Amino acid sequence: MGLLQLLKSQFLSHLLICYVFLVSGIIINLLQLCTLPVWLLSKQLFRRINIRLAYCISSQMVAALEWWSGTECTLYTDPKSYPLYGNENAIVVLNHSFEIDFLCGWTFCERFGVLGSSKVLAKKELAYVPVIGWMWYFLEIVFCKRNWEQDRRTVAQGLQNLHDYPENFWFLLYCEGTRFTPKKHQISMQVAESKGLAKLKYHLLPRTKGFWVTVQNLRGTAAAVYDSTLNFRNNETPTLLGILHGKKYHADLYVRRIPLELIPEDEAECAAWLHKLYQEKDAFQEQYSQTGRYPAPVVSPPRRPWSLINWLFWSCLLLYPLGLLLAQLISSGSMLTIFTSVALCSAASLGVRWMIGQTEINKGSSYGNKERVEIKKEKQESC
Ligand SMILES: CC/C=C\C/C=C\C/C=C\C/C=C\C/C=C\C/C=C\CCC(=O)SCCNC(=O)CCNC(=O)[C@H](O)C(C)(C)COP(=O)(O)OP(=O)(O)OC[C@H]1O[C@@H](n2cnc3c(N)ncnc32)[C@H](O)[C@@H]1OP(=O)(O)O
Ligand SMILES: CCCCCCCC/C=C\CCCCCCCC(=O)OC[C@@H](O)COP(=O)(O)O
Repeated sequence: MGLLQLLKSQFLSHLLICYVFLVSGIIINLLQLCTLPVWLLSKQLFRRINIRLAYCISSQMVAALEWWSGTECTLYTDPKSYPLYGNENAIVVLNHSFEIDFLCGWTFCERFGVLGSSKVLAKKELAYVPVIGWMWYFLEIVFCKRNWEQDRRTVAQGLQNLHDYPENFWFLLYCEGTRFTPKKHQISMQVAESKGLAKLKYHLLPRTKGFWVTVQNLRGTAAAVYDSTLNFRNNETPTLLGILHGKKYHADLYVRRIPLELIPEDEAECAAWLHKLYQEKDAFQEQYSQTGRYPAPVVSPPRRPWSLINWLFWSCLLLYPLGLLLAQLISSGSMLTIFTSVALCSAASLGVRWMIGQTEINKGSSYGNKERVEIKKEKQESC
């Protein structure tokens, strides 16, 4: 094992990375809070400042993927569409099978210069996750409760607010609504069967309402849908803990640009269009599993140094005072102070472990796990 690999495997390195992420994240969250009065003076200035502050947080995770773990992210796409990426607003539709799929998405956002402004239709629970969830409030991220009756108005309103957004953004939609598990897959295929829809092998049945409401509300704002299919080579099952341990993965992303005008306006037709899209996505996954390739040329944008520079900046800023504090602590010789500091560090590392747990599929929600009869019963009871 090389020296660098040894360093990457050390618990102390992970502790320091998490310390920098957590402390810088909370400082940035506080700075974001301070920008609230700017909203009253100029909404656009508030947005531009928060795009940059958010970049300081999310690019640290991108740097961990690109520079610490050295994960390779390859893009397969039509060379004619390539110049448009990053230069227009778009709705991104992505499969939801991997614990770090959102991070690979962020990596492409970084490479096309839209990381700070990237958006997602996120489950409400994520709004309470410190640093990332709190950062999202200031980015006008759209949250949903995954209950159409409660979401239809708030989601439409959130999307309408993006009409005058001052910088290009990608709006990510995981139409499957939850991460792929064999049980969720089996149940969603029962739903597909009962609706007379074709079965999917690699995806859950997409939820169509969020897609329809997004397309309708972003007409005139977004130029296209980027149909994106992500996979990892050699059946890798990447995790955030793996990234922290410096494990290198190989992500392959296939993107098709579909102009928004091609998507039907009528709700039922739009739903049928999305089901057809997922059948095509399933075929691409099948091709990938057979050949290890997608039906498009590789046009990978290179990684940029900015995420690394930002990460080094925060590390220097925060590790130096930490070193001084530790030196003082040891020289003080006070057992009570040392004990309190160890307890605080343990609590913080448990907190970060809980945050990482949010990305783990085996700790995922029960959404999509219930039979239709159970859902109907629950809905009737709540009425
Ligand atoms: C060039 C490079 C290109 C691309 C780069 C890639 C990406 C980069 C882009 C941006 C990055 C930005 C940010 C990334 C960072 C972080 C993201 C992290 C995480 C957030 C992700 C999430 O939180 S996912 C969960 C939340 N999101 C969603 O759920 C979206 C999808 N859901 C919907 O759209 C839903 O419709 C809804 C949420 C709006 C409403 O939910 P509800 O449950 O009420 O759904 P429906 O009304 O649709 O469902 C009821 C109908 O469904 C049938 N049913 C019942 N059981 C099932 C089942 N198991 N499967 C399928 N369908 C089922 C039921 O019968 C109902 O049928 P009807 O006939 O009555 O409609
Ligand atoms: C610089 C490196 C720092 C390492 C430490 C990182 C600590 C921060 C860790 C995580 C921050 C939280 C990111 C939240 C993104 C979670 C994305 C996600 O995949 O959500 C799942 C959701 O779609 C569906 O949920 P379910 O499948 O229904 O359940």
